[in-house]
Amino acid sequence: MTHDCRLYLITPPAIADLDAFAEEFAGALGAGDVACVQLRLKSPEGVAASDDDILRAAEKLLPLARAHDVAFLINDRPDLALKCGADGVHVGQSDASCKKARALLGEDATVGVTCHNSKHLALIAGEAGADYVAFGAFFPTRTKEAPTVADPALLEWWSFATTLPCVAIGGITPENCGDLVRAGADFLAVSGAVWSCEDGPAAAVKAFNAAIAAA
Ligand SMILES: Cc1ncc(COP(=O)(O)OP(=O)(O)O)c(N)n1
Ligand SMILES: Cc1nc(C(=O)O)sc1CCOP(=O)(O)O
Ligand SMILES: [Mg+2]
Repeated sequence: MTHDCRLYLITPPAIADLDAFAEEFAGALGAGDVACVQLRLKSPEGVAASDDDILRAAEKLLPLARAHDVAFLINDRPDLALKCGADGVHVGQSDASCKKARALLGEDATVGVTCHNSKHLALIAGEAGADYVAFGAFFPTRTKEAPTVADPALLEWWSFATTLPCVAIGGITPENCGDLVRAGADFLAVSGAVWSCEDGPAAAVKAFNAAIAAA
């Protein structure tokens, strides 16, 4: 039997119609088990949306996440997470440090840290008080110019060596996620395979839940 693994949704890089997206979003969260959502409005080249757009999206989506008992995190920006009352923040190696994010948001907040394909970065993040470490990219992705490629063996090693939860990210689909679940990923972070699913995001969430359960 494999350990528990849960879905971690990342919003599409851009949201053209917030009202229409909110409906899709609520449908996705209602379709099955989703542990967490990260509001990430950023182009594949790394250009982030304005603070106003991020806060407007958070104002609309955060209550929906709360209604479904799903944690709501903001990408990159502890200051915006504080401003909108999010449950936490995900920071990368070029963003605010984990310690700064923790100092701003407090002990109860969730702080996740990008660790690429590096045990060393993950151990440092753990020491700094991260609630989870994220490894990637496991598969090719169009959502971001991912700087590193990660191997499932890293998840195996991490899960064997530590108790800190790990997130797998990058090009994950219901079809390719089995190896990551079996290797020990605690969460699968997914954007494209959910929001661009032909059958719609709710069907994608169901397909991920089924694939995780079957792994
Ligand atoms: C869960 C999760 N893992 C990794 C990332 C990537 O963060 P980062 O390296 O800071 O890159 P951007 O997302 O900011 O482009 C993430 N956002 N979420
Ligand atoms: C935001 C992000 N970070 C990555 C990393 O490797 O750190 S890969 C990635 C994109 C995730 O979206 P999708 O599920 O569409 O591939
Ligand atoms: Mg970042």
